[in-house]
Amino acid sequence: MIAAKKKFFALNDDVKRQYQGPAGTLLGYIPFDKERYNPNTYEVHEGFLMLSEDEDNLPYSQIPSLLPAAAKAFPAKAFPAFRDLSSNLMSALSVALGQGKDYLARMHQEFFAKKGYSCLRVNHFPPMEILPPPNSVRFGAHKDVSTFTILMTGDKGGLQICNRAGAWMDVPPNKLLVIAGQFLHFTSHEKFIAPVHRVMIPDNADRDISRFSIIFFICPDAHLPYRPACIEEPEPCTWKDYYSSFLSDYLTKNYQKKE
Ligand SMILES: O=C(O)CCC(=O)C(=O)O
Ligand SMILES: [Fe+2]
Repeated sequence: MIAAKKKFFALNDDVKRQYQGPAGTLLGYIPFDKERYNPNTYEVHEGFLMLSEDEDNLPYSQIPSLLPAAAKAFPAKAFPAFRDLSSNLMSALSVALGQGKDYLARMHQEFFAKKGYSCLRVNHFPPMEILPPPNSVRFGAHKDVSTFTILMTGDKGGLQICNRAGAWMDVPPNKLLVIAGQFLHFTSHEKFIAPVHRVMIPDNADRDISRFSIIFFICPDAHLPYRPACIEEPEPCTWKDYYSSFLSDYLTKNYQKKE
């Protein structure tokens, strides 16, 4: 898989850009200048995002012809494995919340039907051959909008998670992490906290080496309220509406509009 990812991300910029999904979404190829979590910070990442409905049918159809067989087979293998793991996690989390085992699964019917917004994302952080501008990061600080996120860090460090005391903690390489997203944060009444996380540019030799990560975002049924009705909310909205506002806040073009 790593070889396949390298091969895709090594293509020329204008070739990769052909694999972008529709405007205003993060589908398909995510170029370096598409996403920014802080208007004052440069972010040095590119990525590729596939919806769970793409599991059986890779979108942006020419991609497979560019990639080795391992990459073509990856989504079909990865989605079911992540779905099984997610199903077990949902049961355990439901019980931890004092609910029946299927409490969270019932909020993720689209996910189990291979529909909705759950997705698989691969991030590539290139070697920093020239010194990046001051204030640069590999991925800006943010919380995920998912229910939870399964993150494979790859074999390079750089990912940091902010703990409850507000201190940044380094995540060691070669880890599989489960991070609560904002839907679980609110649905659990903050029993599970969605942490702020970011990827820093290493200050050692790892700065000159690519970092790859694989991330699976498990998202709730789109029509569900983003926060339970009992939490004070100026304008109640569905998870889908919340996700749209997240995209409009963080896609770089919107910063440019606001600046
Ligand atoms: O690539 C990483 O390690 C983290 C990326 C991330 O937080 C995200 O894609 O939401
Ligand atoms: Fe994230």
